[in-house]
Amino acid sequence: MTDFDYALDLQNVSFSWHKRHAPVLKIAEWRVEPGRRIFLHGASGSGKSTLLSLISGILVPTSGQIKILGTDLARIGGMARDRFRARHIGVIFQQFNLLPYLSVEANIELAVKFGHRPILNKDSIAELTDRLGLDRSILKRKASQLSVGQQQRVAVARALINHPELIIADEPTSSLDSDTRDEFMRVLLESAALNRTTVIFVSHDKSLGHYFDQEISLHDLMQAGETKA
Ligand SMILES: Nc1ncnc2c1ncn2[C@@H]1O[C@H](COP(=O)(O)OP(=O)(O)OP(=O)(O)O)[C@@H](O)[C@H]1O
Repeated sequence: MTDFDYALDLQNVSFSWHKRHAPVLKIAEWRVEPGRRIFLHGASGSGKSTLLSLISGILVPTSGQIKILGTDLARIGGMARDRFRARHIGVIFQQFNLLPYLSVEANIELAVKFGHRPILNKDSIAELTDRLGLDRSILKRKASQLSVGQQQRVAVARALINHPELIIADEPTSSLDSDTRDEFMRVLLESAALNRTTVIFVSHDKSLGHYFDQEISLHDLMQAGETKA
């Protein structure tokens, strides 16, 4: 990976779902320094998930440039983008997306396998789950047998196991009550801080904003874009 000053660097980005439709996203410039923790909020349908898909290279912009950790994801092929995501980006979704029929350990090992970081072994999985407050006996249980609170910790473990430089979280707290939600935020952000991981966290719940270095609405991000463009 090349050296980079910004974990995220978006320049003149626009994205439309269909060629003849108006863009759902237009951002003239958005730069995020490594290690920053950003809280992004916005109305339903405003394009937050679309933006996260662009940042993680699941989508590529219709025009403009997105550099993630110094790499322009549109310039590398689809398979290379998948590899890049597995190695450098930890993704946590609302539903946690664990494979229900696999054990907790196998769910995490899958992320290790796709990340191609052979230095990691079962000890590092156990150490990480310890740190996240999960009993080691849970590693052998099927993901489908876990409580929601346990699933969220496993999802954090899976996102962190490859020591990603960037974490992207899309409404990960929406199914949690307020106690487990605060615990989730603590576990996620403390673990991210250990590796100076950049965090981009999307939620409707503005009360979470105080956990972050910066709060920004997608609307403001796009307005700033308009005045700069
Ligand atoms: N696969 C798709 N094909 C076409 N249009 C889509 C697709 N996915 C999303 N959209 C549209 O793009 C716009 C932005 O959707 P997106 O899911 O990014 O919003 P959001 O801010 O994440 O919403 P929410 O907070 O409700 O999850 C919406 O108008 C949506 O209908």
